[in-house]
Amino acid sequence: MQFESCNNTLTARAFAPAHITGFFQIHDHNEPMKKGSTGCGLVLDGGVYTTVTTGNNVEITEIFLNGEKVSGDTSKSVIESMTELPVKVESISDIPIGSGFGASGAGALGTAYALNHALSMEYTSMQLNDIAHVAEVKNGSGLGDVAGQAHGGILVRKTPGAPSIALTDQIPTREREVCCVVLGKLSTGSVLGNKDMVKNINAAGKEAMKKLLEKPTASNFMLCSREFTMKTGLAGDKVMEIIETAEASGVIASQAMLGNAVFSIPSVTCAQELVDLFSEFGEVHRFRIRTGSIRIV
Ligand SMILES: Nc1ncnc2c1ncn2[C@@H]1O[C@H](COP(=O)(O)OP(=O)(O)OP(=O)(O)O)[C@@H](O)[C@H]1O
Ligand SMILES: CC(C)(CO)[C@@H](O)C(=O)[O-]
Repeated sequence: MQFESCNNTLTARAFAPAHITGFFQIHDHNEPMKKGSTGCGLVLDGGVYTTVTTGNNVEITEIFLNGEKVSGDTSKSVIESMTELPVKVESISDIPIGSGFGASGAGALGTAYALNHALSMEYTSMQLNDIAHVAEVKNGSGLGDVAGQAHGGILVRKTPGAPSIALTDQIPTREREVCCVVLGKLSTGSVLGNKDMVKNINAAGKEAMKKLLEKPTASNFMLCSREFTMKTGLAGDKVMEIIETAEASGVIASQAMLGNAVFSIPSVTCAQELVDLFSEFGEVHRFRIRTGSIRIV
């Protein structure tokens, strides 16, 4: 834990994990607390470290991601809902950005938890999770990532909305390895704004959830996710090629929603083979499933 107060400077740091959605269904609502997605995803041990600083030396709110200034609208919304003070946010990510790993949700959660700590604001974890969810939904940067990230593990989101409202469950799991190959970015906003896409997503997401709940295991999660990927047509040719190449080697892989990336949960014996296979297509990232939640660091 790190907490400093000197020269009127208040600072704190928090870690929030990545979340890969395997399949989902969109539930629109006028109230951001009730808007969200249902579906299932994996929480990873990689994520975003966020430091917030406020005090006399901080005159305007600014967001830095991996050292570069970004517009950071989702993190700004978090700050505006918690304080009128200007805040400097510095997020360092060990996960890809804009590629289906829920970086915006992780940044929002980290900002909320760190600010609460720095300013001794006395929010509960659930209240902070809800603040992050509302910021995500208002900015169109995510729907269900925060609910997943707040809980950890292989998280099933059975009803939509902010973490205090959404009904969730978990598929019990070891901290298994998750291998990912990242091809590039896919804008969450552009997909969620396409009505035909939304129709396909919702039909395939409903079907996937039904099948998962009939057999709630990690391998069935991968099968349901892959079927969702096929049915929605969200994957580009390269993503499809990777999924098919993995299948030819007996491994189930699927698209990280919503990103231009592929993930798989290999068995111990085939992990290296999968990494070699993925490496032919792009940068490979290796994580483990993380069963804990947000922490001040
Ligand atoms: N504190 C922050 N940390 C990380 N990213 C942030 C932060 N604040 C804002 N962002 C922005 O969030 C955007 C990434 O969010 P986006 O929804 O596009 O993808 P993602 O969250 O990485 O993946 P997905 O939502 O598809 O799972 C980037 O433009 C990044 O600048
Ligand atoms: C919409 C989404 C796939 C974007 O990452 C995610 O937030 C989710 O599962 O709701």
